[in-house]
Amino acid sequence: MPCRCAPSPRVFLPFLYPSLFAANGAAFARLRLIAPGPRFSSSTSTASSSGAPTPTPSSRLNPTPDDYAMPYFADKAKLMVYSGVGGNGCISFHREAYLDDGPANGGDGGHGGNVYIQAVPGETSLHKLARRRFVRAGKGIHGQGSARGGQRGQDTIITVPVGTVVTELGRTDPVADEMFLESRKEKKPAQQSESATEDEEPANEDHRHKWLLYPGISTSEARKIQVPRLPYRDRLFSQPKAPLYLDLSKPTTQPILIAAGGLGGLGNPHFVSKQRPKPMFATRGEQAFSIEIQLELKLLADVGLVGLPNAGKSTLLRALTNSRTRVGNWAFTTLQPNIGTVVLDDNKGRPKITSFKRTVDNSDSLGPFSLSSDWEEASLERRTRFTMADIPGLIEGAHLDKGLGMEFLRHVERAGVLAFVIDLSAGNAVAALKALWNEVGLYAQMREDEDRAREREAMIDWSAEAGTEKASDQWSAVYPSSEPEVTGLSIAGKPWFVVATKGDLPDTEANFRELREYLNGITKGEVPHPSGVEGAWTQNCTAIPVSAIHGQGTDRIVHWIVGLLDG
Ligand SMILES: Nc1nc2c(ncn2[C@@H]2O[C@H](COP(=O)(O)OP(=O)(O)OP(=O)(O)O)[C@@H](O)[C@H]2O)c(=O)[nH]1
Ligand SMILES: [Mg+2]
Repeated sequence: MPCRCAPSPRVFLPFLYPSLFAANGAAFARLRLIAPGPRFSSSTSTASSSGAPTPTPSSRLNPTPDDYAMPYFADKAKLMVYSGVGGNGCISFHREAYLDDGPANGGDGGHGGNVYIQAVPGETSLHKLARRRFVRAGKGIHGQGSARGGQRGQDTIITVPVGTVVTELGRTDPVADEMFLESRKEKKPAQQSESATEDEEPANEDHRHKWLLYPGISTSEARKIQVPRLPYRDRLFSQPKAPLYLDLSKPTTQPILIAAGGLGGLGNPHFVSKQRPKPMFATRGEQAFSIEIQLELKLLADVGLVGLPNAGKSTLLRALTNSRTRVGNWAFTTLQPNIGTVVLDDNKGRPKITSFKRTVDNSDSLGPFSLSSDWEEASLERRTRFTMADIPGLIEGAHLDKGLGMEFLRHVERAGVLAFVIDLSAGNAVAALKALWNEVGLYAQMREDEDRAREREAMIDWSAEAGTEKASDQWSAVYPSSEPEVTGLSIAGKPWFVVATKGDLPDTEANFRELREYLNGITKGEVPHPSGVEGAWTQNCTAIPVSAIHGQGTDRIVHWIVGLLDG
């Protein structure tokens, strides 16, 4: 996979390490990196020629602590979702002048509202849902006299950002529970009743609670009333298959049903028969279905920045994009993921790069047919921008929940390219890179384990018939004969490179040399991949030195990323 910016021995940028450029050294040595300005930040310092630290002037890349935006953001939310209960059917009889004993005319109850979920491009955070905790659809309205049916309950749509993963934590489905219990009961009485007419069927006392009796009758009369068997009813919507798992990585054009409302009850005209011309009962609406879901937002960025705390990730994001993410000279300045967009057009001050992204994977759809070059070009779309995600810093032992843990890695999990940001002034760069890869590798394994467990769970048949005679002799879950291996390749297989930052600080050169040699060794296959994962991406491992705080060397990063993204 050729990179747009081929690796060269001139990887040391002259403005950072003039001594490495013998020919141009003298010219670059004259360059002053730091222009004295009126305002100075106490947080960052660079070396002056005398060796004493010189404060870096305050700028967009080195903002004063109040120069940052702190938007509301949440990437996790737990919701209890309730569909609407169905409205009750009505027991009513026609009344008018000279007709005091008219026919039954109770209306049906309205169905309960459904709850849907939809991923929409405008949303960026789950913070509103995280505060909400409960989502309910509207109740169905009860039926009324004069054959007036109740109104249907209002549907509710939960809108979430694109990139949200919905996982079920548990559900209560009264209708399915009842079906399950019934399927467990002896089939004998049901078989007997097949030959009997509907009216002769014995009343099922277990279902008594599903019936509504005429309010005007006495208790003794109520006891005498024989209710028929509940009629079978078709359902327009069925509950989602358990366990619910939705990966909303693309905008959903149609809302997805996650909780169907209960059916409305039937009014008394449904039960009129020759033997029972005046039914004094109607059915109640079905109870609500409830499901507890967890929403997890995995930001969709093309590039993920991974680094130790205080490495300079946010400063790099500010240097490459218009982001106003928080920067400070202390660990864990960033507490929430930030996304920035790198624009590739020729606007003033932006790099002009021609890049293409594949929009349709024709090779899959056309199978063995060979593609003409026209076809291939038609599937390429010009890339005008790409996005970068900056996440809170990782520390060694993050997988043991040290620091902020490594849960924020899910935001770079889907990135096409990983950029490891390493502070050249903060100890051995190779050791830092290894520590980062170790955490990333452990995270990938954990995720793959979770995916495997979910796949196993999805194979279990939770339906009412499962495990009963009706299903089959064997248990309905089918497990694969061999378990898929946890490879860790989901992350280690991605293209990656190192951004060696703070190159403007003194005594960083040797550190950078060592890092570069180590990465060359990985590319040549002499040194194993730092994650230790077999088959990890090692095609063109490189380190690009930058001084993000001065915006130097950052254009080169854009070119390199575009090369990796274009593949
Ligand atoms: N000299 C120098 N200082 C830098 C450079 N890049 C960042 N810094 C400084 O390093 C400090 C940390 O920068 P941040 O961008 O907040 O680092 P971070 O990796 O986002 O830190 P966390 O959010 O805590 O993980 C700030 O004081 C920056 O001004 C650089 O290229 N050169
Ligand atoms: Mg930061």
